[in-house]
Amino acid sequence: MAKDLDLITIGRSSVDLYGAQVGGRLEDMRSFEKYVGGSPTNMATGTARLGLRSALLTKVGDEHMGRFLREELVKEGVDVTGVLTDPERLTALVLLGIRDEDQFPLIFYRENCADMALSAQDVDEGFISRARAVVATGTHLSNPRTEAAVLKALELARKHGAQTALDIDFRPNLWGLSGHGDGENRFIASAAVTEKLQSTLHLFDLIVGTEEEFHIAGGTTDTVAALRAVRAVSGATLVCKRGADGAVAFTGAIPDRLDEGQSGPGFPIEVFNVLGAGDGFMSGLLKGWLDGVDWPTSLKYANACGAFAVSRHGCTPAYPSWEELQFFLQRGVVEKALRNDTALEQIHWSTTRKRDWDDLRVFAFDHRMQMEEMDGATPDRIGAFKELCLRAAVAQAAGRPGHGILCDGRLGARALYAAAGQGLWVGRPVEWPGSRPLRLEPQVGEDAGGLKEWPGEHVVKCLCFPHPDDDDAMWADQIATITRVFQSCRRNGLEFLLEVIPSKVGPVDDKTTPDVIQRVYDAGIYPDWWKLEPFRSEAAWAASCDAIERNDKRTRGIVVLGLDAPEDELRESFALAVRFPLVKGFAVGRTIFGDVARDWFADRIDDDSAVARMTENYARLCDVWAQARARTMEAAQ
Ligand SMILES: Nc1ncnc2c1ncn2[C@@H]1O[C@H](COP(=O)(O)OP(=O)(O)OP(=O)(O)O)[C@@H](O)[C@H]1O
Ligand SMILES: O=C(O)C[C@@H](O)[C@H](O)C(=O)CO
Repeated sequence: MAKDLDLITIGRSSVDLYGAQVGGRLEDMRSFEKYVGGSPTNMATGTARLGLRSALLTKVGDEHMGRFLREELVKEGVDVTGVLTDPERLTALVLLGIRDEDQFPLIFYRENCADMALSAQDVDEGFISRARAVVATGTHLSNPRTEAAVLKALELARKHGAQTALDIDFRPNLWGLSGHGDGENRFIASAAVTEKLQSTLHLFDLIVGTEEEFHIAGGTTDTVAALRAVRAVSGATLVCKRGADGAVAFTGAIPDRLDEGQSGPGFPIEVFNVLGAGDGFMSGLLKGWLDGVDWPTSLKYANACGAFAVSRHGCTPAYPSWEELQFFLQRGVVEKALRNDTALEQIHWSTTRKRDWDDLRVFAFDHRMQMEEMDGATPDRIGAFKELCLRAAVAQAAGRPGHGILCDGRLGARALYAAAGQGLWVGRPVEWPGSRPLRLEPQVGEDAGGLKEWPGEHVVKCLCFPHPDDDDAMWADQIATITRVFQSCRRNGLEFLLEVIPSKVGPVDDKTTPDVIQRVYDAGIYPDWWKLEPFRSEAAWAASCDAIERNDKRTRGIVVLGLDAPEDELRESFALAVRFPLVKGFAVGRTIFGDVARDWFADRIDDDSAVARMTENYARLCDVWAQARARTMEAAQ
C-alpha cells in the first residue's frame, strides 16, 4: 500500500493549561493559556509544521477538551483518523507554569484519563500500514494495556516496512514513582522501569532521550555506561540530548566520550521555558531523519527547534514552521530571546495561522451608527435584527466553507455569540463608529486590553479613515491607536483586519490607498487582512497589491468592501477586483440588508421574510463573485 503518511505518533494527548504569568508559583498564577499538549501530540504538531504528513494515535474524551484537541490538530494539518473518542473517560489535562529558568511546576490530571485507555484493539492495521514511521514515547509503556497497544503498533510497523522511533520521555510521576505535587521531577531511579524499557528497546531504529532518560533506560547514572547498556540490547541510532549543549548521535559502538558522537550546531538563545524543548527537538530530528538527510543536519534542525521551544511560551505554540526554520538557520540568532525577535515572530505568526480562507464571502452587519439612524430602531430591535442577519448568513453558507460575517459585540452580541462554532469566518469591529481620529469601542477600551475577552476565532476588524493629506498630529494619533490594537491582537493570538477608507475624507487617486498602506507598514503594523474600497481603476488595485506584497509576502489578503453600492456597481467592481490574486473575497453589508432593515424596523415585514430576502440578496452576491472568479480563472488558463 502506498504510504500517504510520513509518521504516526502514539500515546499521550492532553490539554496544557499553561500559567500565563511568568516567574511565580503555580499557586500565584492568575490565568492559564490553553494549548495542545502531551509529548506524542506535540510531536505530531511539530512535524506537521515542518511539512511532514503526520498522524496521531491516541484517545480523547467525549467532551469539549477532546474536541478542542481534535479541532486544533486538524487545523495544524495532522491526520486525526487515529484520534479516537473514549465515551467514558476525560481528556487528560496538565496544569503547568514557568517558575524560573529551571523550574516548571506541573500537575498531571491523568487519573484514568482517555489516552491511557488506548488498547491493542484500537490499533488498526490499515492505519499503521499507511505510515513510513511509527513513533512511541515512554509513558505508554508504563501500563499493560497501553503497552500492548504500542507493541502492536510497532509489530505492524515492522510488518509494513515502516521505521520505528522512541522518545524515552521519562516522567517518574506517570510511572507511579512520585506524587501529584512532583510532576516536574525528571528522574527517579527504578529497576522496574529500567527493566520494562529494556524489554522493548530492541524494537526501535531510533532512540532519543536526555542523559537522565538514558540513565533510566540503561540502569546507571553514568551516561556513557548507560548508553552502552542500551546499545547492548538495541542496534538503534541513539540520540542523547544535552540541553544547552545540543545533542549527539551514535550509530554504532558508544565511544568513551559523548563528544565523539555526531553532532550538529547548537544555538545561543535566552532560556525562558525549558519544558517542551524535547518534543520540539524530536520534531526537527524526525524531519531530518525521514527526509534522509545526514545526522549533523538532522541534529541542526533538532537543536534549532529545541531552541525555539526553550525561548518561547508554551510547548506547541513555540514550534517553528518549515519556512521559519529555514529563515532562522540562514539568518542565525540576532536576538537571544527569540520571542522578542520581531522578524522571526512575524514569520512564525504568519506561517502558523490556522485554516485557509482563500475564497471569502462576508455578510457584514457590524453597522451600528447606520442602524441606529433607521426609523423604528432601538438597541434591542437592532440586536434582534442582527440575529436575523445571522440566520441569513447561516442559510446561505449551508455548512459550506468560505462564508463569513462581520458582527459587533455591543448591539449584535446575541448574533455574535450564536455564530460560534458554525464554521463561519467571524470578524468583529473595535472602532467607535465614524470616529476620526480613530477611537475604540468602550468594551475594548482605549488600551485595546478588552481583546483578552475575545474568543480565538474572532478576527479583530478596525475601520479607520486615514488620508495622505492628514497633518502629522492626525497621523500620529491614528497610527498610535492602530498600533495598540495590533499589539493587543498579537498578544491575544487574534487575527487583525485593517479597513481603510480614505475616499470618505479627501480626494483620492490611484496612489492614495497604496500610500496609506505603506505608512501602516512603516509603523511596524502587519495586518493579517486588509479591507479596501472597490477601486475603479486597475492601476489602483495593482499599486495597492504591490504595496502589501512588497512589505508582507504572507498576508491573508484583501476583502473588498461594498459602501452601500447598488448591485450592478458591485458586479463591476468585483469583476475588476478578482483579477488580483491577493483579493480573496468581499465583505458587503447594506447592499444585502439596507432595504430589508428599513422595512423590518418599520414593521412592514416579518422575521421570516426579512431572513428570506437577505438570504437571497447574499446568495446573489456570492454568485456574482463566484462567476467573476470563474471568468478570471478561465481567462488565466
Ligand atoms: N539552553 C538551551 N539553549 C539552546 N538550546 C537548548 C537549550 N536547552 C535545550 N535546548 C535544545 O533543546 C533540546 C532538548 O532540550 P532538553 O534536553 O531540555 O529536552 P527535554 O528535557 O527532553 O525537554 P522536555 O521538557 O520536552 O522533556 C536540546 O538538545 C537542545 O537542542
Ligand atoms: O507531559 C508533560 O510533560 C507536559 C505536557 O503537557 C507537555 O505538553 C509535554 O508533553 C512536554 O513534553
